[in-house]
Amino acid sequence: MSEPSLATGASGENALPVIDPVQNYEKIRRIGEGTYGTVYKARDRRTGEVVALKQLRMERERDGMPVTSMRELRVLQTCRHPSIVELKKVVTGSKLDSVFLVFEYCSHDLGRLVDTIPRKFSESEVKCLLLQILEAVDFMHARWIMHRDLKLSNLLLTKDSRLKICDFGLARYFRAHEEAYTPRVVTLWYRAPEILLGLETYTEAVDMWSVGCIMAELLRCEPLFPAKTEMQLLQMITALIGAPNERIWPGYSSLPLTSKMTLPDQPYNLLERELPHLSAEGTDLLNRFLTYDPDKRITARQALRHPYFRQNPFPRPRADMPQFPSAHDAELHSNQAHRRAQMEEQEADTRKKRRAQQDVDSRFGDVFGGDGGGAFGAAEPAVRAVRHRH
Ligand SMILES: Nc1ncnc2c1ncn2[C@@H]1O[C@H](COP(=O)(O)OP(=O)(O)OP(=O)(O)O)[C@@H](O)[C@H]1O
Repeated sequence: MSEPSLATGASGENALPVIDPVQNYEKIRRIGEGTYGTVYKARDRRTGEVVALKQLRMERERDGMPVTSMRELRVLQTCRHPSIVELKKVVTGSKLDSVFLVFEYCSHDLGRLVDTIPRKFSESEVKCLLLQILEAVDFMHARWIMHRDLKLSNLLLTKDSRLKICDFGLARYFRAHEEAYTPRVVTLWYRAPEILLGLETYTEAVDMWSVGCIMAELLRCEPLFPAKTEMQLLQMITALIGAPNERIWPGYSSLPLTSKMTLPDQPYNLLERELPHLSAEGTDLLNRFLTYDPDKRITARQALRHPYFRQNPFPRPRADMPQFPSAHDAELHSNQAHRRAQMEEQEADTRKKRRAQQDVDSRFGDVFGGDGGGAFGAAEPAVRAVRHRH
């Protein structure tokens, strides 16, 4: 196995030191379990610094590091931003048979936080969080990276209310409408309609739909579309914002799965009724995130300039955000927490099966090629020109 070279950038520029053994870290406890690994809170024995250690799953360690983990590494090397979780190091187990990513530690993930806080976020708090999400998403999209798994539990919060996007296990570079990507991305509740309807040439607009679901979830403190199946999700979306049609979404009727789905004949947009306390500007922004046609959906750059953020109540400054007890320590008993855990578990199961297949496929194909085989080629430019849609 050759882990050290795997973590090194193609040009050597962003090389991460991988010589550190994991014995230098004392595990405090497990804080997360996902598709791609187990996450621990840990302490650096030499400096006392508290970090998050993500142990990568190495089911087939004889074959080296799985391409799905390499994706996460490559994109994290490119994405240095205050609202994106910082990858500090890559460390190895004693026999070089396991690999750990060392991240800065964040005391909450927003999924657990909304399931445990005793009150809803105020609108100015939501604005503070939403602006940080949009800045990070704009940063990624300007570098032609789509995250493809934005959801509350992938949004971390530090003690000083800095929001950090994490989990780049599904992220990849994109080219506008040029390539077909895997259709099974984004956790169900946050999945855009074009993915549900089988469009494989989707774009970074899928992230913007997820941001809309996140905005509504932060305001309501409950998920907007807590569906159990794709069909149920499409029905929930239709019930809330009306059924799609060729007029509002040109090309809708020729999407691969449109003819296979029977959607309710519901012509009304009921967002205003669902969020009666949201201002007209807030409802407008949410509608622009939850726009069926991905080409008309608002971009992160446009959303950052939306009047909603310049209107009373103004975004709360980070320094004035309330302190919450760490959501990682909280006991999760509510129905909502249970539903979220069930959904995440179901999603993780599907992804584990898919990941095993991807890792097998990649060994028979081009490791840096299509979506199944790993996303980040050595020749991939770190930064490309800002897209025309911005
Ligand atoms: N830097 C961190 N600080 C604190 N907690 C973290 C950190 N990174 C991850 N976590 C916790 O671990 C959980 C899982 O992490 P992550 O999403 O990176 O793993 P994953 O295996 O890729 O998960 P998924 O199945 O969602 O793809 C997060 O939801 C969060 O609760």
